[in-house]
Amino acid sequence: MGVEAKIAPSMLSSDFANLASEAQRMLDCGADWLHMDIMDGHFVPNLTIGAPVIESLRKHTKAYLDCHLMVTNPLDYVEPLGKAGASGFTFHVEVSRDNWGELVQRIKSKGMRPGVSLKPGTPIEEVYPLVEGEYPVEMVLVMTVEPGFGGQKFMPETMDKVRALRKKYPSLDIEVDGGLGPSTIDMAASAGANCIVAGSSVFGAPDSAQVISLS
Ligand SMILES: O=C(CO)[C@H](O)[C@H](O)COP(=O)(O)O
Repeated sequence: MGVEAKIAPSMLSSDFANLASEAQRMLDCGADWLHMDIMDGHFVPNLTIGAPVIESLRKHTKAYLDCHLMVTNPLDYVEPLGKAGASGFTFHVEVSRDNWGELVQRIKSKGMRPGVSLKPGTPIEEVYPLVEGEYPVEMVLVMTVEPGFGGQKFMPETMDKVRALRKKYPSLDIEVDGGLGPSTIDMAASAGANCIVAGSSVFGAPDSAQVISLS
């Protein structure tokens, strides 16, 4: 791979009953960040974790907790997640078209790093104002599967968005999420992604460290 990328194992694929030890195992294997999928059962048809779990995990690790908010009302999560010790707060552009300025300001005021994500069907142009605005996001998360579940097939057509973003913003953090593993990480990195989320390919591998070392 050309550029050195960060790897963030998606804890959605971990054994939630042993979250702290699973997180430590990933860090021991070389993970840079821990990716935390927060789903509300409304924006996506799945329900996962919220601020109480982030707070519990924070007691066990100093790692960067990269929170991806697949929720309809991200504003409601800013204060609780800030208190819980989240590091990154990435919301979806599809539910924040009218209030992203306020959202970004509040995320930053709680000491978190703002990011915006978009679904495979959302045009990339929708995030440009958030990268260039008065209160810019610091990362764009390009979903490479439909959000909601781990273990889906990578959608190569989403790479056009990564390429367009990288061309327009040479120093922006661009994260990709969904179906990333040994056969797709290179494609995403060559397109310009520098933060790779990988769930099932890392947790399902006999040697997680080997998959993590690919990024
Ligand atoms: O955001 C997600 C689902 O909405 C997950 O982070 C993502 O799908 C990772 O899982 P996998 O690598 O198994 O595809």
